Amino acid sequence: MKPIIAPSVLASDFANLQSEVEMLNKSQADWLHIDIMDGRFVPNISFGFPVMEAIKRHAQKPMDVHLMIVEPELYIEQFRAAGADTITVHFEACTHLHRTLQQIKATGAKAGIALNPHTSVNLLEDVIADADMVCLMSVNPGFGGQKFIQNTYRKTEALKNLIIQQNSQALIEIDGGVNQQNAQALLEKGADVLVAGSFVFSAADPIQTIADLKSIS
Ligand SMILES: O=C(CO)[C@@H](O)[C@H](O)COP(=O)(O)O
Repeated sequence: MKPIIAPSVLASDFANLQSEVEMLNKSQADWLHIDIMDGRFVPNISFGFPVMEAIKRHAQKPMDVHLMIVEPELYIEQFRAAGADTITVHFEACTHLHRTLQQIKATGAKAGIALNPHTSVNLLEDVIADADMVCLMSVNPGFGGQKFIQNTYRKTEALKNLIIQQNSQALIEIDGGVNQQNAQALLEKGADVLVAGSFVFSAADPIQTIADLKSIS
């Protein structure tokens, strides 16, 4: 199975956002990964609704929105209205995760759960059936360009086993430090979606780099 490739727009040139999105339209990217950071859940602030809406006006592919924010339940409908096709909330940020997943689905978006590197996949046992996707953070969230955490291989395998055990349809997304060196092993462990930011946008030829990631199976 070919992976779903989701370049992270966080690593793009914001001064040329329209041409970056047009480049992604032309490429073999499947989704656009959109990182929302609030300066509270993570020690960084990225961008919000106006920028998301501007991306949406030019994007010809689904928007995969990763909310690194506290109290995400306050903004789900607004993110959907701004163009999100998948909305992923952090396990660590949700007091009522089951309810928040239902809230996301009620908007018509797919519902994802993100786990920080320290959060065990075993904690998903009672909620995996309600998720369309689980995003394993392979760096501590908040910044692009960080080093891939090796324990992600073990977590990917454990999550895949849980998904099989529970007959769940959830996709496994890996986010952070993904590149040509670790992509193959991640897919072998069970990953379905690869998010890549700096690896794509700092490449001399991003379109070719996306094609190279897409060709791994
Ligand atoms: O959510 C995040 C960071 O918090 C990621 O989506 C990064 O933006 C991925 O960037 P690279 O690690 O691939 O540069």
